[in-house]
Amino acid sequence: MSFLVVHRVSHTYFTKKTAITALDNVSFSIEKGEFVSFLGPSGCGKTTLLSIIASLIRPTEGTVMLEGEKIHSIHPSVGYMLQQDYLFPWKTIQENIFLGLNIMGINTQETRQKALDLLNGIGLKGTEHHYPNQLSGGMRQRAALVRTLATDPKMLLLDEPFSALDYQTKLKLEELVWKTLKDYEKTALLVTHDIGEAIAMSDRIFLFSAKPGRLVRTFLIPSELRRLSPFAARQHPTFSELFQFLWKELDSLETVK
Ligand SMILES: Nc1ncnc2c1ncn2[C@@H]1O[C@H](COP(=O)(O)OP(=O)(O)OP(=O)(O)O)[C@@H](O)[C@H]1O
Repeated sequence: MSFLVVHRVSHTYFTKKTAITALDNVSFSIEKGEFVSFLGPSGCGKTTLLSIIASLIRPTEGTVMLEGEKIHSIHPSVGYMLQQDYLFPWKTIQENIFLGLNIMGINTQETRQKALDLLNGIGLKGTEHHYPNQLSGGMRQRAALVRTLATDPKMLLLDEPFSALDYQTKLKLEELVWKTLKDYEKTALLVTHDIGEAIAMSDRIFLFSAKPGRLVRTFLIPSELRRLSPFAARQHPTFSELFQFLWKELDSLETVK
């Protein structure tokens, strides 16, 4: 049994004037512990798909199954991390990361300590009583990661979490997130526009076409890259070969009308 199964999912947004088919008959399955990236032209439905998996929106057609059970509503096993950190500015970092524990009713001495250990492990020791505006963008995204992991979700949905960061911070954070997710054996789905990021972080890459959004191809990253951390993977000769290949694939999808 696969960890996540997306079966014949289609989604149409109905507005007053028109209907937009964001996703058309998308099916795939993902195994526990896999890291999968969604790549595709703008508007191909990547965020819509992530929102459906997170149960933030209900698909027009199709089903999503997590560990063999149909998902109907927001699931405690699913954590979401976005481009913006959405930390509450009036709460300290510690209060922000304990928030999810309160909401889920699991705010115990043990879960609080685990969250603080995670905060220390991710290089934010000493920031517990700071407010978000006292931290850099990269530090705030790390705090957002800790807040997401604090409730111990089995799967993380990452919607362009590094895209607002400067290049160096982005590379460092890719490394940190990848290592943290591997250490904690989390399954992850990443939406990104960055081909290099997808190759460096993923086990598989799903390529989507736009208008309507369809899953057109899936790529298994060669094992010699999968074994390496994102930074090391970027130095490997296979990385640039794969980059060029995916660049052409993506370009052909963007130019097809
Ligand atoms: N709330 C909405 N109402 C109407 N149309 C929407 C809504 N949200 C998304 N869409 C449309 O659905 C399609 C898919 O959007 P979505 O944001 O999922 O794509 P995406 O691949 O994540 O885009 P990007 O890469 O630009 O972030 C687009 O044509 C978009 O305009």
